[in-house]
Amino acid sequence: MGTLSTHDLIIDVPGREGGTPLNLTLEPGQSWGVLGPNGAGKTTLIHTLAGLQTPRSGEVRLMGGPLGKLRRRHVAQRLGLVFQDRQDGFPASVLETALIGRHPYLSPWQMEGADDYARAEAALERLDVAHLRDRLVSTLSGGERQRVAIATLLTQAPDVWLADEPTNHLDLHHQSAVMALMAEQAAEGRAVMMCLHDLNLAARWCDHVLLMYPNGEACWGPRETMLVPSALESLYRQKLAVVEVDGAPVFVPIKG
Ligand SMILES: Nc1ncnc2c1ncn2[C@@H]1O[C@H](COP(=O)(O)OP(=O)(O)OP(=O)(O)O)[C@@H](O)[C@H]1O
Repeated sequence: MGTLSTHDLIIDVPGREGGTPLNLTLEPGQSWGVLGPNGAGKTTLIHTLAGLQTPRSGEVRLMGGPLGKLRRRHVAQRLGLVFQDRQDGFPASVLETALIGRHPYLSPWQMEGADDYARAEAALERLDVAHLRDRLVSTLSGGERQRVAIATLLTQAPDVWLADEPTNHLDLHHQSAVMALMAEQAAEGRAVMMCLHDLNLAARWCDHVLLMYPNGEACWGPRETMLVPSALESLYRQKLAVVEVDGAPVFVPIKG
């Protein structure tokens, strides 16, 4: 039984007919990269896997149970999501925001305890935003906000990590640190899936890849079988050169 699995899943992209039914399983220990051009349906897929969007057909199962029938609290203790875009609607400090990650474990009106604070503070430290703990999230830079969102997921500590472009807004050092964190979570037995626009991050840090095409077709499998230059060139309609650095392929767009 996989942690999260899809069964003949067709995601509900408006105006799209059909597509490849997705039958894939995120096993504990795996780190998946979802790649595809703009509009291919990556965000729609991640939201569907999180139970925030209803599939057009097929099913998502979490720990073997149909996601649509599970209680949200049960889901939130096992599955977490970093959104691509966030609206921080009400004023909250960085620490208060990270503590939201503990809400699935607290009963209504129960206050966070010392252990919850310790987890949130350790997560802020790990994401290099501890010095911002008392700042309002609305005052942060884009990259700082992104790191707070990932710290909130780390505080939640679910078995399944879903992230929609987790390296958005991040500088090179923090991109690398966040990808290392994702890989570490997988190595510790969690299942990770993230949408990425940077092929090279996927090539270096993911062990499985799902390629999504704008017409709904998709293919997936171990990284080595998916990151084939000719397939990527047709996916992105972009000529690529490939070099190898540190044992991983590096894809470079060619002019013209
Ligand atoms: N509410 C909506 N009404 C109409 N079309 C929508 C709606 N929501 C999404 N779409 C369309 O569905 C398609 C898939 O969107 P999605 O955000 O999943 O793509 P994506 O692969 O994540 O794209 P990107 O790489 O640009 O983030 C897009 O063409 C988008 O315009």
